Amino acid sequence: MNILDKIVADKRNEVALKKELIPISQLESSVLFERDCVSLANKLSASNTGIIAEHKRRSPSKSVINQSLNVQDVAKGYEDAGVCGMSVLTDGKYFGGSLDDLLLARAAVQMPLLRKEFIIDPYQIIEAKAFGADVILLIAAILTRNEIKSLSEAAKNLGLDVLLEIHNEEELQKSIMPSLDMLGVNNRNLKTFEVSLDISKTLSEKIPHDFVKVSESGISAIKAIKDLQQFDYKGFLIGENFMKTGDPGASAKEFIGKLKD
Ligand SMILES: O=C(O)c1ccccc1NCC(=O)[C@H](O)[C@H](O)COP(=O)(O)O
Repeated sequence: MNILDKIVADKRNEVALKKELIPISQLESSVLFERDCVSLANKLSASNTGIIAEHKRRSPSKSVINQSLNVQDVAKGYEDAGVCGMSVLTDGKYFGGSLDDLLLARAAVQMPLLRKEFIIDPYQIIEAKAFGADVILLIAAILTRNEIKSLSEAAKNLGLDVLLEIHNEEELQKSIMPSLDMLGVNNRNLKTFEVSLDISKTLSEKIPHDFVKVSESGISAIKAIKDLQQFDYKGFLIGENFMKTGDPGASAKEFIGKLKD
């Protein structure tokens, strides 16, 4: 069993338990459930820098990255830096995140928030909305085409943007459908952890123009972004490069300043 299979197996158990403990009606009665979402796709389309900065305490590939920061400070720092949106990892077991992180970030900032999660069930989309997300992530490697369709349509019905993540052409071909807003190419193979920005470059021309293109993972250099912009990428998801510093907001601000030069 690879790491992705393990994460998904644990996630199925976690979601089944949560469904017993917290009914959908309770999630739907959250004040945030009525909130109008802010579109990350629109922000990226209008931006020259396109940074989506991630809150990431630890990961299966890197172990501990930074466990000592307050998520609200990180969110305010990122917003002040001028990022287009923030990705909040909500998986506990493998990334040290939680839905409370999402809720706390929501209380601190106005910018679009992506619930970064291994979504396999419509229940998690209702949770995302109830805890203040604007965007959900769907990972093609763990979903069938029918699942991508029903989950993305459920998200769109709640006003959420959908970022669909792929890592190869097969995942792209099975996923193309109108209920997606953004196509994200993960430069990290989630089964082996190998990272290559060439994956984004190779897949770029195969992604239809009507989707906002996002390059995810392994990005730490200004030059990498400038190169990827030549391949029509509008969004750049960066986690470790900011989170490994003592002040992720300041690090993002310096990075965006250099990108604008
Ligand atoms: O980051 C991991 O080790 C990982 C392992 C298994 C599944 C997902 C994983 N990461 C999720 C992400 O997509 C990244 O956190 C995100 O793209 C930011 O990546 P980075 O800038 O390299 O921290």
